[in-house]
Amino acid sequence: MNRAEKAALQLRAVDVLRMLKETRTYDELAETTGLPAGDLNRYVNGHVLPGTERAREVVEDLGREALAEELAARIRVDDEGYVDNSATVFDQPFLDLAAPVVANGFDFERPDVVLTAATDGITLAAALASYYGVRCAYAKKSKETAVEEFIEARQRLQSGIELTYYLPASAIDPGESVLVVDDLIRSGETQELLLDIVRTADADVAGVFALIAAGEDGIRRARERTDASVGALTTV
Ligand SMILES: O=P(O)(O)OC[C@H]1O[C@H](OP(=O)(O)OP(=O)(O)O)[C@H](O)[C@@H]1O
Ligand SMILES: Nc1ncnc2[nH]cnc12
Repeated sequence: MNRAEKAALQLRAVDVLRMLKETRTYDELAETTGLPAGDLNRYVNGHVLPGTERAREVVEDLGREALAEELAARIRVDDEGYVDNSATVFDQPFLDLAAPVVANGFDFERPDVVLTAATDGITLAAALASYYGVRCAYAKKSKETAVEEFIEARQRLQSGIELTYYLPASAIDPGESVLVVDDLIRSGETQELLLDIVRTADADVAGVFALIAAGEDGIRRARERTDASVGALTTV
């Protein structure tokens, strides 16, 4: 890790600690993290930065667990198992904080593009693309006007409805590495269509990520379609 990467990691750890501190006293934060309350106070107030090893532990281990908890607290599941996650996908600052934790806590390759499906995946994809400093692309259920060439992926869903996603062909170049993300994965049909788009573009899959897995089917299905790392932050 070079100096700039170390500094970025240390600052990310401070962001995670500040998020945790919002709902905790320093003593409670000390209990959650296993770090001394005095040190935590200095980190949160910006007087001292945590060392790189501590920062890594906060971002990769603690951060992931804390984010999963925060996410679970924001989700509402109705009687039929449908998930209301608007408290998450409408909160860009929360997703911006989640991005480094996701990027460091899962075994994804560094992507050239983050790809999602409109609509609800877009804010997460934007947060991850911004973290990596790469492009964000989203496939839509209709063709964007004035775009001449599209990559299309079509599938007949379990419901019998045919679903087609369209991505402007210029969005992904052959050989690029693509991180496929979405806010939610249930059947895995949407992820499968996105993976088809990556294949049609002659690109590689850097990983597949969803904030929420509704059941295990979608994750299993995505794993059957790629050797890249596939994961979700929380399962309901
Ligand atoms: O794993 P699956 O069964 O395919 O379900 C997951 C997809 O469903 C939701 O999108 P939806 O199709 O409702 O579109 P929206 O984002 O525009 O609401 C969600 O944002 C995922 O894209
Ligand atoms: N909000 C939602 N909850 C559960 N499954 C879904 N599939 C598509 N949207 C969904």
